[in-house]
Amino acid sequence: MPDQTRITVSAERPYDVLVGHGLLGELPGLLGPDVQRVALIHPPTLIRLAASATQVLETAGYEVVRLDVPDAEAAKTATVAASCWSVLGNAGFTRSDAVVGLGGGSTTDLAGFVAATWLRGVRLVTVPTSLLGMVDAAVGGKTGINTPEGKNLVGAFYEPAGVLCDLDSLTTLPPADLVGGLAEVIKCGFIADPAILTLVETSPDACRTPGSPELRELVERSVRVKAEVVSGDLRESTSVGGRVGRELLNYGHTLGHAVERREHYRWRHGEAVSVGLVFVAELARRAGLIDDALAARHAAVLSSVGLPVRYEAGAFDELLVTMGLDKKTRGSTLRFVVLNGLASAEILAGPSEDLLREAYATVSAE
Ligand SMILES: NC(=O)c1ccc[n+]([C@@H]2O[C@H](COP(=O)([O-])OP(=O)(O)OC[C@H]3O[C@@H](n4cnc5c(N)ncnc54)[C@H](O)[C@@H]3O)[C@@H](O)[C@H]2O)c1
Ligand SMILES: O=C(O)C(=O)C[C@@H](O)[C@H](O)[C@H](O)COP(=O)(O)O
Ligand SMILES: [Zn+2]
Repeated sequence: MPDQTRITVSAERPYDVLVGHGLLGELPGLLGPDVQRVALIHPPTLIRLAASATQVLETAGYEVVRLDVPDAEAAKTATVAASCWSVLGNAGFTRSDAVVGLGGGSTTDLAGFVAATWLRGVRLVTVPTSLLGMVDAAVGGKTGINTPEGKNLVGAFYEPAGVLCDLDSLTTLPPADLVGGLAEVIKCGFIADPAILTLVETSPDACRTPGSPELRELVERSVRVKAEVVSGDLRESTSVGGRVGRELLNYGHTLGHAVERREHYRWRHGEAVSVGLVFVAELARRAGLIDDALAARHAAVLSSVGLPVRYEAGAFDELLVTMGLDKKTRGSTLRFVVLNGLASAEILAGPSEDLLREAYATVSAE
């Protein structure tokens, strides 16, 4: 029996997230017996892991069609999605077939979107291989691609049938990508589980070490945060019973996504989110919602693991325009998820441009 923790997400259809070591053999169990063929979508960097997954699936009796898609953010385009649809069409994929997305968050976002749209929805299992994929992207049913106008502007809420987080795959992940994933982990610490922050603050090196018990604990805690939030609000309502619902998980992303787009996705998602977290903490401090210490804790913990906390001084006007297309925006009103205390959030709607500029000045570097 492999060493695994099972975390259940109970949104529209309950499914399990398995976290542990040596889990690839669990993939057929997540796909289930009714599936006949599997489209295995993966990036070129993971050819060997994809070959192992293919072997596991073929041994279990599935026919496997492999789709090697462009790496990283280059996978999240309408052109790549259309090329996947074309492969599925030519192979005659029906509703008894399934999609497996194996890779980082970019790959699982694309694979999820392909699964959600092919025949209006076929079974999907995600196998995240990056830290960010495990703690965030592959869990919770947000799927999508980018358009030239912005990040994740086309997509669907579409839940996987299961998620397989094999921590062994993190041993080949480039260290900078592991650090990028820590931005979403630290986000979970600020919005819901401060024990995450304490763990990172006391053991920053162990938290960056694949195979360490500390990293496993961070993965499990973050998946629990995500599972709890999406179970209460899969489709991201504006508020749930007067409280912030799924939008909570967008903490730091309003500016973060704008930075990513401005950098043409050469910055990692987690790096851009890191700057976005420091910015929005400063916004909350200036709005009188959090104290100096909580705001300063953001930059301190993020920079302690090597994440960026500053961005270009002259970029504000361009970033402000891009933030207008953020999914939390309503009409011309920008809306930010802000803390009003540790692990307690609210929405700050329509802050003045002056306030935004002042907060940006704190995170900007010449
Ligand atoms: N759907 C969601 O809820 C959600 C949540 C957070 C982020 N995201 C999205 O996820 C994406 C970022 O994900 P990411 O940080 O995983 O980036 P990524 O998918 O671009 O992967 C980063 C790099 O790591 C490589 N890689 C991944 N796993 C590897 C492994 N085990 N060994 C060697 N190389 C490996 C990839 O090939 C890529 O080059 C962004 O597009 C972001 O918008 C989505
Ligand atoms: O799951 C969510 O909800 C999130 O907001 C998680 C984010 O970390 C993630 O980057 C998500 O893809 C952002 O979604 P978007 O709706 O702002 O595109
Ligand atoms: Zn994110």
